[in-house]
Amino acid sequence: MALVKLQTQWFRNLEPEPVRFSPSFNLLYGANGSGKSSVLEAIGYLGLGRSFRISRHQAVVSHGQSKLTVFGVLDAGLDEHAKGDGRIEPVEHRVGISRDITSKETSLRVNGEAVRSLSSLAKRLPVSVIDPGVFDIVAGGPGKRRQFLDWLVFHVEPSFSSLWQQCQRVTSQRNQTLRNGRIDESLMRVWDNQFAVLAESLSDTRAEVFQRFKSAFDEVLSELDAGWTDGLKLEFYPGWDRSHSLVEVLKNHREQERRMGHTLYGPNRADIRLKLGGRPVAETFSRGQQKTLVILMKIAQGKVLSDLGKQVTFLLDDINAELDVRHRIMLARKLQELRCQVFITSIEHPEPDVLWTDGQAPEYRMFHVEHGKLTEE
Ligand SMILES: Nc1ncnc2c1ncn2[C@@H]1O[C@H](COP(=O)(O)OP(=O)(O)OP(=O)(O)O)[C@@H](O)[C@H]1O
Repeated sequence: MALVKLQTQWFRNLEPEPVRFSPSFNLLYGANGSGKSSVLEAIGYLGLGRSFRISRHQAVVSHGQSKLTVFGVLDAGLDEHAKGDGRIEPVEHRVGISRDITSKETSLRVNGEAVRSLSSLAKRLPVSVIDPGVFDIVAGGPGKRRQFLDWLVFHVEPSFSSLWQQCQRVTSQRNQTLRNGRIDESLMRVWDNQFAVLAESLSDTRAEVFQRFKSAFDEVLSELDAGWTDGLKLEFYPGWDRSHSLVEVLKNHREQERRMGHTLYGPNRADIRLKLGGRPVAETFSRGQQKTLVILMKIAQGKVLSDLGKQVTFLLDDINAELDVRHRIMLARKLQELRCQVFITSIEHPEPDVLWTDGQAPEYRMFHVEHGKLTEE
């Protein structure tokens, strides 16, 4: 789906007037501190339930206020084609999120009705952020890559979130028992059996989606035809050696886990391993190559969802500093091909023709951002 209307209240410095966006490209420009990233952050808030810039909700609420609201209208657009069960979905969905920092309560609404689970909102607006921090997916620890994969798994299979939550709960109960030091072996076996059932199922789902992702990635890579990616290997590591049952692995490493005080094998240790000539790419690739690789991985995610008739909303925050013109053009074209919705921020007045030199410009809207207010040009 595409976000065609946004309205915020007490969200950083943003003005409360509603803004209408294009379901295709939206270019936002303005001086430092004008509010460009805050607009993207507000859109991200609807699709992720939190800020992609900071973990404290408090920082996002306008100074002196205690509650923020973000409201959006989503255009079902492409998603209509994905329906095969005869149900008629409304053409537009209205989604809203409010966060009260005093009571720490979050309320969510979809089409006028209160909903409890964030996934009801998130599944309608797959938001993918490309900002300077995104390169951690390659350079950072496995947690970042797990998050990257799980975002896709959730959008392919929304029921994944409940499986993931159950698995998290059992993992933290196991961790508590391990931290206690005195382990009751019979109790531990009960945890292990429960944990293994959830873990195997979760890993099967991840592995299946990873295969789709890998095919899409290989396709994107072959179109790019860049020598430096030759021999690049992406592998899914489920978190333990799956030629053995997880129960067996846990039993064999009981002493090690007891010493460390937490679960060392299972989906909580999963990773996407990125290697070239047997070495992690974070050790081999230049920063520019790592950035391009992450972008290609993000495009591949977009492709997997686009093949399922789901439209991704890409938030490209401040990427001019990160990518050269050639790569910016490549990215813009790919996103256009996939019919994604795109928001791009820049400090300078954008020159959209630079991105589409062959005259194949998509529909776009351009906004000037000043003191938290968006004015369409
Ligand atoms: N909680 C808040 N309440 C009110 N204003 C805030 C809050 N948090 C940040 N601001 C202000 O909001 C403005 C917008 O910040 P934002 O990061 O969106 O700007 P930007 O246009 O993306 O800037 P840059 O080009 O420097 O990245 C800044 O002036 C900032 O000081």
